[in-house]
Amino acid sequence: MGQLIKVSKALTIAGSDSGGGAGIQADLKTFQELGVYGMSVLTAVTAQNTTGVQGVFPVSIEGLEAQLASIASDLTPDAIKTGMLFSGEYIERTAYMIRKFAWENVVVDPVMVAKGGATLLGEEALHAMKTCMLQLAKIVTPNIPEAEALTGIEINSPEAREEAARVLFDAGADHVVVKGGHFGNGDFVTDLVFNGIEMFELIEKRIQTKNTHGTGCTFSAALAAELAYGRKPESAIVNAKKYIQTAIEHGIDVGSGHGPVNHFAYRRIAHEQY
Ligand SMILES: Nc1ncnc2c1ncn2[C@@H]1O[C@H](COP(=O)(O)OP(=O)(O)O)[C@@H](O)[C@H]1O
Ligand SMILES: Cc1ncc(COP(=O)(O)OP(=O)(O)O)c(N)n1
Repeated sequence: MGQLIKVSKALTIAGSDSGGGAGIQADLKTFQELGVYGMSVLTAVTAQNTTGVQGVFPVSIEGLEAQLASIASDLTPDAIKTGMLFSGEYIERTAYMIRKFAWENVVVDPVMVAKGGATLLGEEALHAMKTCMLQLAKIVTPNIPEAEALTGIEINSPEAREEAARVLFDAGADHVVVKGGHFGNGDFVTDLVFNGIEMFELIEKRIQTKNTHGTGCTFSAALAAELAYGRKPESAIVNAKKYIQTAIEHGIDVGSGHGPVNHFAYRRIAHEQY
């Protein structure tokens, strides 16, 4: 007789990237690589590749709710990440259902714009993000433009980034990570973490590469996987950072534009295959 193994379960609520580098695809690859059972609720389908986003096609609100209800009736997630939520209405419905099902360990990646410049969240959705989603976040992970949009603070100095982190914490997020991929272009990349008590930076070598498609999705999915295991947010943040750094460092040659990160690098390194 086969043996059944208990596993941690993580859910991504996000958009599909047909090119496989970001969105749901990046999230599920990351969950799998980190040994967590992955589930997905789609908000929208994007026609996308490494050169950009060619189209965005939302799933209906009924479709969104039906997927969430199916998960809730059978497969309680140990952690969740939200990515591209498409519009204010989708954010409100998603937040309502997360509350209704009392799901915990929510990582909110407030995806707004793809690196190529395509809009993935309407401007009208900012209000819903600030009033419905931030309060659910065990960890919120804005990049610099997202932190600026959410706080109204122009982030042109380390002090301004700290102020933005405080504003996001005061808005209801338990832990704030303001990512540093878009912050300067020196030899190092620094992510700022604030948990309401301590403010600290995670500093890593900046990898000179154009293959950074899906970095934000992958990082937040790794955070959700870590929380699903029951890790404390601070440990989850440190471990997820190692995962994304390794994935960028061992980039893969796929597509002619901004290629994806290497989701299997972390596992291969662990098994001394690089
Ligand atoms: N060139 C790079 N070298 C090393 N780490 C990077 C690089 N670009 C982004 N990162 C890291 O990847 C994660 C995602 O960051 P960022 O690119 O700012 O987010 P997004 O993809 O949402 O725009 C962060 O931990 C950031 O520090
Ligand atoms: C479907 C979908 N969701 C999110 C993104 C944004 O991905 P992110 O990791 O924040 O960064 P880039 O891929 O834009 O580099 C996306 N592109 N598609």
